[in-house]
Amino acid sequence: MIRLDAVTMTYPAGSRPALRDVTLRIDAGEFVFLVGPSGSGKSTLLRLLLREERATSGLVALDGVDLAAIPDRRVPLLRRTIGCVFQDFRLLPDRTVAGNVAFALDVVGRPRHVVRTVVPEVLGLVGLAGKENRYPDELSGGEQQRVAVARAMVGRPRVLLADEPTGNLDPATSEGIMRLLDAVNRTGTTVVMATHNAALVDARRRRVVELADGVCVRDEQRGAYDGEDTGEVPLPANETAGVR
Ligand SMILES: Nc1ncnc2c1ncn2[C@@H]1O[C@H](COP(=O)(O)OP(=O)(O)OP(=O)(O)O)[C@@H](O)[C@H]1O
Repeated sequence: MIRLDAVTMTYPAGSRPALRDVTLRIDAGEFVFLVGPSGSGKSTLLRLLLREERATSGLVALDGVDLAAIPDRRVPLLRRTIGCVFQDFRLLPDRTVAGNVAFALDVVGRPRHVVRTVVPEVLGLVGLAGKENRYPDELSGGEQQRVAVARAMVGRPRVLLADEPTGNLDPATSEGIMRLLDAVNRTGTTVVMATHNAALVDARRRRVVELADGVCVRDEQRGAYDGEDTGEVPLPANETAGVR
């Protein structure tokens, strides 16, 4: 479903590639954690899948479609098939909770009566029943992220991309958001989630893809945030230099 073949991506202003020779396959229905230090290329990889950027070389394909070959005018159509959740929520401040979720259906032309039925259903699923008429600034961060997840899932996308969705949330709230993403995945949606949250990754033991300096350095089924636990006591950083 998601395919990257020898993908290198250098930003026009960048001196070094943000991604280097990354090859990756993600099947329909998988849940993949994307980990790696700040600046390792996680957001860049997600931006390529949204066609916010194009690869400098290599192939990025979604459902067999080469994203570089999609004309600009068709990119909005592509994005409607992908749900997105970001660290900073990105809700429309002048629309209510229900209005934010309905917007995602309006833009794909779903009929009014469908919107009226589906929006309350989805808000119930994410635990926001009764808060339909609040505005984003009348909600906690966790609630705002629930709205963002509701908006991302309401169109039943085949793929959901989440870029550090728990970055601004406390541990308990993060776990709640994570459970929602698990539930979305159980309905068959492929989920790719970039995260620095080791606790969430370690509690799940799902597929983990690790980037370092733009290179894919680990792709592990049932992985942990920090890679294989060898049981060894780590050496001080200067003594491990070069070992990896
Ligand atoms: N618009 C841009 N122009 C130039 N360089 C960029 C741009 N966006 C990102 N980069 C660079 O590309 C590299 C990868 O950045 P990216 O945002 O993909 O990393 P990341 O792993 O998502 O980091 P974080 O965990 O901090 O979000 C970094 O070196 C960054 O400085």
